[in-house]
Amino acid sequence: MKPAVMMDRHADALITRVSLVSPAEPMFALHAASVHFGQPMRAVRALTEVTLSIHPGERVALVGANGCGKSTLLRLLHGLLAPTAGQVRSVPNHCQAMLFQKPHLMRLSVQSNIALGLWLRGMPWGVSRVKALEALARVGLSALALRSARKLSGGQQQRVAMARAWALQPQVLLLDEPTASLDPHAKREVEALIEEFAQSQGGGRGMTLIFASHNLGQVKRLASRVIYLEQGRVLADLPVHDFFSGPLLQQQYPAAHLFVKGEMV
Ligand SMILES: Nc1ncnc2c1ncn2[C@@H]1O[C@H](COP(=O)(O)OP(=O)(O)OP(=O)(O)O)[C@@H](O)[C@H]1O
Repeated sequence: MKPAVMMDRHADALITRVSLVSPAEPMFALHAASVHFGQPMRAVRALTEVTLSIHPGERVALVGANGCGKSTLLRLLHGLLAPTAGQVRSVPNHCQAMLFQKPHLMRLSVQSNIALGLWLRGMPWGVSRVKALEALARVGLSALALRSARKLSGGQQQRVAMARAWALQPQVLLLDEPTASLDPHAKREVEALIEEFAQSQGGGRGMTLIFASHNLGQVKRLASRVIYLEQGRVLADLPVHDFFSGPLLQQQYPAAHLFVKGEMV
């Protein structure tokens, strides 16, 4: 069987293939990229003139208050949105997967949900189902392979979504608040999987991980770099250690410092 249609734009393991540039280039390079929604006169400015580069193997956390543009930036990086102005470039021949806060699973078995992502890329159905089982074993859900995916708990569904991404072996994993709706136990399980995933993929350099989170503990645990957004603009872009160094942030990035203080309360 060959895929007749491309995967839904909002599926959580959509792959984006991108055009060739030099391998020495950053994984992503944004230059004055803006995203505005709606009519020009009354547009919502979700992102305004964002310029940044993300290199292979980096683990980037996007933080900021509700509505500051984190999801929009992730969707822009994943190719789900085009910039209204400016440029977004990305590396050659890599594949990437995105996970959302609420996984988009089909009314199919767990195994078929994972196999579908592979089949849509052209893998024969029988092979896709075998690969799906391997991916399920990686996330410790082999026993649930034949269960209906939509009937699983939130934490289990997120692990299925992780397995679906895992099966694709992406070099870039984008996550939009992947543990936001989970209880502490499920949160820890999914975080551990993200960590394992990040270390095991990416051809020895580790995976490029880009995630939005309101959980600063999680940011400390998973990120190497933190990008702080406010009203669609990048106001701080620092190594994780510097971001959580109180005096430095307070002196040089007062807005980010106030945000961190507020979140820590
Ligand atoms: N499809 C859309 N149409 C119109 N406005 C949108 C759309 N998507 C996002 N926005 C607006 O763009 C701004 C940024 O939204 P975005 O979802 O990127 O923020 P966020 O930082 O991810 O928020 P949260 O932390 O609540 O998830 C918000 O004002 C939002 O209302």
